[in-house]
Amino acid sequence: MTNLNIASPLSAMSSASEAIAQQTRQAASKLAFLSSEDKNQAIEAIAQGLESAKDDILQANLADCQAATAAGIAKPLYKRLQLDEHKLRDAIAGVRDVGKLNDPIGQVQIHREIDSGLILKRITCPLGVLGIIFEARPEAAIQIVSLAIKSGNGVILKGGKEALNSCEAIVKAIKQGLSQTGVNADAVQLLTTREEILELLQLDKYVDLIIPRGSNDFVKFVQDNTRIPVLGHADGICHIYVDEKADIDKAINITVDSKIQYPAACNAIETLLIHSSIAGEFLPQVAAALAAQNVELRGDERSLKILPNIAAATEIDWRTEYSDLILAIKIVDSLTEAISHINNYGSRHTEAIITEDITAAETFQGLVNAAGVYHNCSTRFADGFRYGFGAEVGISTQQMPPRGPVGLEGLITYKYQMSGNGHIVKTYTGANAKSFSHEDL
Ligand SMILES: NC(=O)C1=CN([C@@H]2O[C@H](COP(=O)(O)OP(=O)(O)OC[C@H]3O[C@@H](n4cnc5c(N)ncnc54)[C@H](OP(=O)(O)O)[C@@H]3O)[C@@H](O)[C@H]2O)C=CC1
Ligand SMILES: N[C@@H](CCC(=O)OP(=O)(O)O)C(=O)O
Repeated sequence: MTNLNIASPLSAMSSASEAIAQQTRQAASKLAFLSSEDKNQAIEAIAQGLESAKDDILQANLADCQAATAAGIAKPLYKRLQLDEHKLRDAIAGVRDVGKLNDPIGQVQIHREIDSGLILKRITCPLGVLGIIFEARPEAAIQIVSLAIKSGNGVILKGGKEALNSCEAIVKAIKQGLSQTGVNADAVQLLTTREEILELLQLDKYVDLIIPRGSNDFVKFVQDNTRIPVLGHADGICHIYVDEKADIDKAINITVDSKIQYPAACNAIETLLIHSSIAGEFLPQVAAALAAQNVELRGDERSLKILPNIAAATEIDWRTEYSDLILAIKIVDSLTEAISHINNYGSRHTEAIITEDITAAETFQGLVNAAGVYHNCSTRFADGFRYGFGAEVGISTQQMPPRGPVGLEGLITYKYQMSGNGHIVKTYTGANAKSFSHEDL
């Protein structure tokens, strides 16, 4: 006979994560009702907590970086993992910027008289508890927490394994800061293992939204294994298309910036498309500029005729996010061919056209399906801070909103509140139905 009192290892494990999620839920339910002033004080306390723990955080990051170097981490990923004094100072300044933003909660979006004495309001409110899984980029934890607190949400974080010590030191400092404020420090939690992620995905009772920042496969894995709504932040296969009417100097500068400014970021370009009529002039110049920055080029057959010394690109290159100093190049015969390539191989993240032809730019911006479609500027602008959102949770690559950099507005929902005085629906139905006034107040 089965002994029903013996807990399975899975249920024992899941109770640990469940307890964490339950604590977060409780803390979040109080956070949801705090005033803007209280939340801003908490955000300032987070900034001060991080400043006080600066040495511990940098020390922890050094340990992560040393371990990652010993494990042979790629250089661009190392740069993403590394948190120097400068990056930490910027991240703390970003926390204070979020504090200065308007409170997204309690905003009246609709205020309408339905009939005399029957009033409808739509009011913004927090989502509840967010589960956010991100890569080994420690300052992401700081940005995410500041946005979560300001938007009245509890947050359960899980960073990439290479950043474990950094994330622990950051979350410890944040909790230390919060402990001096009206926000219960349980509103911010850190998970550290993949097993805990699997448990988290089952906790639909306590968690309202999962945001996985990672590869397409990982985002899909999360979607396939949870009942919790998922806001996917997947890969960035971003392109620049250099049109036949491009300004060559502009195109070179923008291409170089989009590739080398932060090669591991998801908004860096992976493929450069060039119109055939400008390729002979543009390609050798851009290749020289990219070579000066140690970028390896892989070209299609037509590019190889202009640059015989570069490697040949294959079908796989059009589908690859290198996250490194590598760039694929393809020559196309028309704007239509460029758009078609992008809509076929792009990941709907951020795409750019370089052209002085406004009609071509409008066509590109209208027909390319991506969260960001740019004209004559770098794809690296796809970022919450640069958009004026203070910070970002990440860049949503899904079709439904929120799309692109997710700031405060991406972390809220709303509720309808109606107040009447004994109003009933029967009054408005049947032969003598009264009409609604539907007047916005
Ligand atoms: N759109 C956006 O905002 C962002 C997109 N990305 C994209 O993510 C991709 C990969 O980034 P990368 O740095 O390699 O990050 P990874 O996909 O390797 O990891 C991201 C996070 O997911 C976790 N994870 C991955 N697989 C699993 C799994 N099977 N089960 C549980 N947890 C898992 C990792 O945990 P662990 O480290 O413990 O394995 C880590 O916390 C790139 O394409 C990049 O563009 C990245 C960041 C932001
Ligand atoms: N918005 C960020 C890039 C988005 C992001 O988080 O990318 P990733 O480096 O893949 O973690 C930036 O411009 O640096």
